[in-house]
Amino acid sequence: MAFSAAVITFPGSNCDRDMAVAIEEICGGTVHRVWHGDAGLPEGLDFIALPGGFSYGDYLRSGAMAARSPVMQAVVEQAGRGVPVLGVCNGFQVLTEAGLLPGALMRNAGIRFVCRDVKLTVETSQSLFTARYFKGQTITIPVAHHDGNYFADEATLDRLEGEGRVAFRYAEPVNGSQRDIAGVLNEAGNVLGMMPHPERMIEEAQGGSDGRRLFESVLGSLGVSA
Ligand SMILES: NC(=O)CC[C@H](N)C(=O)O
Repeated sequence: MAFSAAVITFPGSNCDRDMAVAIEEICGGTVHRVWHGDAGLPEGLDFIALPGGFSYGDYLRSGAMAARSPVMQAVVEQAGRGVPVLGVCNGFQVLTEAGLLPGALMRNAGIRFVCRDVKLTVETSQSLFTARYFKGQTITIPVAHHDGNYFADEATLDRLEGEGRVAFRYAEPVNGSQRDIAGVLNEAGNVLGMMPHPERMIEEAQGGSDGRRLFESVLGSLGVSA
């Protein structure tokens, strides 16, 4: 069976096309473009991606309104069944607002929008999203956000660290995130939220290809043919 993925578009998403192209090029198969207002998702998905952008203009809190979109009920359901769900940037914000990931993304500590390549440390290779990286590997991936300051209480942070659920950490401070956390996994390990944009680093023309392995990891973990 060929790989089947869905990329959700919210009003204000602007990285949905890049995400779909990255999945198509790296994983092959079919990428369904799904509107946030749809009540359901296509059958038999192998992968769901929530892209970056400014859903609902980031009003209220980034991702807060998108998290209440009709399609999110189906996303929560599929996540509960173990389907891999990736949220990048605004997608990460939506996942925290939907309760699929712990913590919150607050305004950057410097109040500024940060848009540049950053170095990340891969904190675990024991996840379906990071299996093709090495633990401790330094990779370069771009960020572009004003609300990327990851916050969770100390007990939650300790738990995330203890359970190997910090997937990526900034190699240097970027936005004030607690413990420089750039990406976290849910308890079951099938939901990843991250502020950096792996879909913007998949070929040399973009300045590097360190993001490819994330999509290759997802594909490899499913054992489906492209
Ligand atoms: N690139 C993005 O997804 C931006 C995310 C979000 N709207 C922010 O600026 O924090």
